[in-house]
Order: sequence, then C-alpha cells, then structure tokens
Amino acid sequence: MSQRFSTADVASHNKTDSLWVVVNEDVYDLTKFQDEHPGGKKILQRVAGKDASKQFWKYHNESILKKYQKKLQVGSLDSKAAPPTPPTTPPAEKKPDVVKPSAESGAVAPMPTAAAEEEAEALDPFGDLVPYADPSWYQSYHSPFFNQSHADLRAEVRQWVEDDIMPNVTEWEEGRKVPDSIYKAMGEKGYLAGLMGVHYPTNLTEQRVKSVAPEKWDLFHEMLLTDEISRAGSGGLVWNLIGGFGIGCPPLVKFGKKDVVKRVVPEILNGNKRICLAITEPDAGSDVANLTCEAKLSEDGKHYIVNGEKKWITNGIWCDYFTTAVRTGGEGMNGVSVLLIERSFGGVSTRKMDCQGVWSSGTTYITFEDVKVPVENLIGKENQGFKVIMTNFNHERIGIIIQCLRFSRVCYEESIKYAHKRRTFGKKLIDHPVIRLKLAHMARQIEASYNWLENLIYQCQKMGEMEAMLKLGGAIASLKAQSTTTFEFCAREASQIFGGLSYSRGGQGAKVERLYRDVRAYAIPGGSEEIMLDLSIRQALRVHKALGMKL
Ligand code: HEM
Repeated sequence: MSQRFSTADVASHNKTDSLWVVVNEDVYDLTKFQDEHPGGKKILQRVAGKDASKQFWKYHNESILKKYQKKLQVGSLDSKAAPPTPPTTPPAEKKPDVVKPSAESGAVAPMPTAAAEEEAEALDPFGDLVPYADPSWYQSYHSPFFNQSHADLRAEVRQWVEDDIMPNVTEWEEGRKVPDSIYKAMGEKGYLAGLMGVHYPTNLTEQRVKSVAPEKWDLFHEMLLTDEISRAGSGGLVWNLIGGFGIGCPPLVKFGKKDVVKRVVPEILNGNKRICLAITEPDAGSDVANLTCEAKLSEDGKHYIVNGEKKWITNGIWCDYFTTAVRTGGEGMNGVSVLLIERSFGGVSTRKMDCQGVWSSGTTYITFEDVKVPVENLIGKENQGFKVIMTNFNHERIGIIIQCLRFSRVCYEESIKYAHKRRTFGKKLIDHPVIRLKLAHMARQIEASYNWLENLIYQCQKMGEMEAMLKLGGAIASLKAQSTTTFEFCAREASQIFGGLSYSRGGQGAKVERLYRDVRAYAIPGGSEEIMLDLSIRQALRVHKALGMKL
C-alpha cells in the first residue's frame, strides 16, 4: 500500500459520508463498511478521522485485520516506517542439519551422532514467543529432535495457514465446508504425501514439499505439519484436510495390490480425488470386531458384493474412495477384511450428519447396497483385515494427540493474550492470581503431554512398524487419553477466561467456542478415553511380560 497520508489528511475524513480511521499507522476507509460493521456504525463514527488502534485491538483479533485489509486499507500514515526493501545480497547460508536421517526401511529415523550433538545449537526463535504457546524448540530451547529442515517447513506452513486459512476458518466452519481449493493445495504443496507415516513416497507422486527434500522427510516433519495446521483452531478444518486421508490412505499404500495402488493413489496425493476410512457402524464403534457390513464373494469369485451401513465417517460425502472394513467370514475379528470401495462402482449413498462439533469435516452416514467390488480391491488378506486396522491405529492416534495438544495450546494462547488486554475490577485479567492459576494448570499439562509425544514419535521412528505397534500401542493409547483430557481441561478454562465471548459464536472468542464444541470429537473416536486407558495398562503389561517383567 504505497499511498501516504498525514494525520491532518485523515482528520478531514471524519464524517459519515467519508469515514477514515487509523489502525497501527495504516489508514482505512470505512465509509461503505460502516453499515455492515457487526459492532455497529455509531461506534465507528465516534472515531472517524482518528487513530482508533486502541479501540480496534480491544474488540478484534489480528485475523480481522488480515481479512479486511485488502478491501479497506487505502494507505499508511507518512510517519510509518517504509517496509523493508528486499535484500540485494543472497540470504545467509542455512544452518547445517545437525540431525541426519538414517536410511533404514519402515520408518525414517534421525540419529543424533556424538558430533552432531556437540554441534547442536538451538534454532532461531520463531512466533510470538509467548511462553508455552508454542513448543519450546520454537523459542530457542535446545531439542534433539528438530533441525533447520523442520524450521523451514514450519515457516512455510505457518505462512500459508496465517494468510489463506486463519482469516476464513470461522466462515468455513459456519458454512460446513472448506473450499476445495484448500484441499487441492494440500496435494499441490506435497503435504498429503507427507502425512502417511511412511517415507515420502516419491514413486507415487510428482509433488514435493518446497522446503524439505523428500529424502529428509521424517515423522517430525509430519508432526509439525499437522501441528501448524491445527493452529487455525478448528477440528473441522483439520479433519477436512487430513482426517479422512490420514487414516484412509495409509492402509491402501501399505497393504493394497500394486496395480490398484498405482492406479488410485497418485490422484489422491495430488488432491484431485479423496479417500476416507469407513470402519465405524451404527452398532460397532470401538469394538471393531462386532462389525456387520457384509461382503459376499460372487459365484465366479471375481467380486465381493457389499451390503451394510457405516456411520460417523469423516469426509465421506466428498470421497471417491472408501477404505472399508467388511465381514467376509465368521464372527469376531478373524472374519473381517478391508476393501477399497470406489464410488464409481455404484450402490454407494452418502448423507451428511449434523454433529456437535467439527462442522466442516463432513461427518457422513454411508449405505452400501449391492456394491460390486473387484477382488483386486482387497487390502491385505481375506479375513485378516484386523491386522490392517490395528497397524493403522497408532498413526491415527498420534494424529489425534498432535491436534489435541495444539488445540490446547491455542486455548492457552488465546487466553493469555486476551488476559493481557481485558480489564476487570480495575486490573488486567493477567494480574488476577486466579486467572494465572488457570493458565499455569493449562501449561503444565500441555508441556508434559507434548514432551511425551516427542519421545513416542522418536520411538516410532526408531522401531519398525510391527515393533512399534506391539511395543508402543499401550503408551500411545495412554497419551491419547492424556491429550484429550488436557484438551477438554484447556477448552473449559479458556472458556471461563473469555466469559461471554466464548459463549457466543464468532468474534474474539471464536476459536475457544469452536474448540469447546470439538472436544468430544477427539475424546470419543479413535478409541474412547475409557478404552484407551484400560488398553494402556493391559497392553503395557503384556509387552513387559514378554520383555521379562518381574512382579
Ligand atoms: C478496520 C476496521 C474494522 C473492521 C474491519 C472491523 C470488523 C469487525 C468485525 C468483522 C466484527 C465482528 C466480530 C469479529 O468477528 O471479531 C467487529 C465487531 C466489533 N467491532 Fe469492529 N471493525 C473495525 C473497526 C472497529 C473500531 C475502530 C471499533 C471501535 C471503535 C470497532 C468496534 C467493534 C465492536 C464493539 C464489535 C463487537 C464486538 C463483540 O461482539 O464483542 N470496530 N468488527
């Protein structure tokens, strides 16, 4: 915005037929906007021709300015420093990576060598530096897990989320849909291909992540991609972008027949086609072994004929492909198989469900009626679908944990920022010990859980998939329950701090109000808290018995 104005210029626009204000030394023409201003026109007319920065920040967040800037800003004050000109010399060389990924199969493992550890320096500070509002490695604390390539990805994703996503999230959530262009961008930016808990699959896609070479991609890149997208503070958004894909595509990539994978997966990774996971049924949730959706082999042995219902399926209404658990054999887990059902086969109907939270995620009720599925679309082996489903669980739950912990941080960050501007009983909220106590209880749970998460992701990288499934299943289940209860606590406390602003939708409390409604979408699916906690002990005891536990 090149035009410059003096304060006297702005002061001359102090009437309803020409109403300008200054916010942060930028000049806004609100003449037309005043009639549609949700806070009313009188309040704007009172500051016409003046610097209204103080009033603006009292009632709005940064994202409002970002959203309306293009439309309403007409210039800046002449006193405002000119924006920095781009450097003529090339930027300083990047810090060398101090953590080298190993080339073992199964998972990518960064292995800090002794030399690397010696060299390891804390990365440059990033973000707003509010304590605990970002992971500590963002704030110049040392970490053995993150290097410059993670910092580069972090900057890339944060920019995208802040520019293209955050200002619009509330609108998308209310409209129950994220624009297709955003999902498409997930493919084009190479993000979808990096979210499957495996090596970056260069054989299945031409797309590449701009800031990280595929051979460097590891589980910490994957983690921080999900983490940064979750900063938008909307479970609906995150599930729209990675909910169905993140759990529906990995089983196909890992256990699908080669020809089917080659035919189907590239278009999914590009963001042109969508896939989801269809396991849960009206009568079978966490007890997967009870599912009844039936797949009968045709007489010529070439097709399965599928009949049944699936419920609460994330993204279902938009999907072309359904990674579906079906009953091909007798009762219990040994009669379950997984099929890739394609919408184009016919007989697939999808209906959008109305839910408490995650509105823009497209929660769906599906019916399969005599769907003819070629036997090549079997994922894994017949009647051994349980293995496919089980190997998926750790990845799914880790995704849930990452999201819950960032949402907890969002609740905390929004609260601490708001507590610095809102005044009650003659002082700022942050100066009331009762508010600091709430923030402290939020922070301690977030940090403890996040540090456990880093450790488990590191373990996942070091172990093969089967070892991780057996050895880490209990701990991951436990951390899932830990992170959903942390999220519930933080959403509640943030809501108390925001008061009425988090009871009404939109505005400054929008993220907190929305996340509060999203809590159950994390505490129930992917294994309910109760089941997770029980499993965490049973599984850990079983593993440690095998390891030689002495009681
Ligand atoms: C660039 C100028 C402005 C824009 C684009 C703008 C935009 C908005 C928007 C979109 C809302 C709806 C709530 C939200 O989503 O946060 C809102 C609410 C409001 N605005 Fe503004 N506004 C501007 C300037 C101002 C100024 C200068 C004042 C005060 C002097 C003001 C006072 C309010 C109030 C009191 C509300 C209602 C807050 C609530 O519901 O708690 N606005 N504004």
